Amino acid sequence: MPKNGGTERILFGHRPYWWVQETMIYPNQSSPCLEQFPITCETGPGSPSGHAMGSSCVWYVMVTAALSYTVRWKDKSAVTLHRLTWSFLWSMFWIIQISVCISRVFIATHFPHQVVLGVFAGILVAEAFEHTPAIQTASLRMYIKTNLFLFIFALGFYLSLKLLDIDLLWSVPKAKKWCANPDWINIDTTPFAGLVRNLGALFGLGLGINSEMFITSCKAADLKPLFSIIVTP
Ligand SMILES: O=P(O)(O)OC[C@H]1O[C@@H](O)[C@H](O)[C@@H](O)[C@@H]1O
Repeated sequence: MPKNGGTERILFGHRPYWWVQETMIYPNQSSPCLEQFPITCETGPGSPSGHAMGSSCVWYVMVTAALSYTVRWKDKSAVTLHRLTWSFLWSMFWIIQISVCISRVFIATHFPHQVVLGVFAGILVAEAFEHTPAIQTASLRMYIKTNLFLFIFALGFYLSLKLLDIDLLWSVPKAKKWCANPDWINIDTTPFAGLVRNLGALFGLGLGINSEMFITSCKAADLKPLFSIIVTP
């Protein structure tokens, strides 16, 4: 088994801009030339797309929450309005997702299946959040404990695999090797930077949910908690 054969399955997915340089499927160096852009050289694994996942997750929460608000309108004209709103919001949702997906594929940082997977993974995460009331009612202390657990688990997992000579950061050297311009390598895109940013977002959610401003705005407007977090300035 090649050295990275296992890790590519744990944190998996080649990105087109390096895959096309390394694959053996094109005979006699006839591999296509993929143009790179200043935002092409992401250093993490490609599957699923983080941008597609983040975008579909946030927009899914906003659209479903807005629709659950309009569904309370009872009279007949309101039903028509609700249908129009439904069509408009879901059309916007898919236009945004398709635009994100096409742009990620266009800049050669993703294969099509990776962005499609990202969109559906984002919707799944949003559904899981909406159907797990504990996420929306947990105390700040619980959020801090969860953050610590996730950080220690990720670090422990990384170090344990390192001892077994499996490198979870296998994608970083590939990005450095095949990026057309070293200035386009952004260290913020490494898996550990992403982990710290995501833990920061989770901590921010805990802070927000437990803030006085959130509690009063959520009650006053009778909004779904997650939607309220997004619209509260
Ligand atoms: O997988 P993509 O679409 O290239 O997105 C990668 C990005 O995904 C985000 O979720 C991470 O927070 C970033 O650190 C990372 O750069």
